[in-house]
Amino acid sequence: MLLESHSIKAQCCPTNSTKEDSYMVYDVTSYLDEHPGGDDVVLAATGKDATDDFEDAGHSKSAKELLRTFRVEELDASSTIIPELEISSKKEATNYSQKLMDLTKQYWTIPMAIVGISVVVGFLYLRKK
Ligand code: HEM
Repeated sequence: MLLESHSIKAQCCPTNSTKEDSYMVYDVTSYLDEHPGGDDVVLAATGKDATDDFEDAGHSKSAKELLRTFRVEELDASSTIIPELEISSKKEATNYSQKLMDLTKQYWTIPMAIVGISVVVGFLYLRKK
């Protein structure tokens, strides 16, 4: 099982009894504030296989049923890297350089205006002399 909260994902309970088979991904973002055991324990279980954490807490049958409502996808256990985490870090890198490009495009007029004003002022100053 992978618990996902915002950009963080955690692994937990396999869909069946053998841990090696596949993992379910759960988006628990909306449940963090409501969790009777507090949001900190759920967040601490993110980014890893959270199966044991969930099982060791001795959750009731209704808690397990509730968990099912947060399913978002099934992952093959052979994938060691959580795809969403890879994607989000790539996105951040792209966004950063993209933002820099946008700022450069947006604000190129400011240095140009300063140079232009300086030239005009300098020209007027020289003409006065
Ligand atoms: C999305 C996943 C989770 C769901 C839906 C969930 C749901 C619940 C629910 C409904 C309860 C109330 C008692 C019960 O019915 O069993 C509970 C209690 C508790 N949960 Fe979770 N839980 C989740 C994840 C976790 C994780 C990862 C931990 C980590 C250790 C955890 C630790 C606890 C603890 C310690 C309690 C007992 C709180 C108390 O009695 O004071 N839970 N949880």
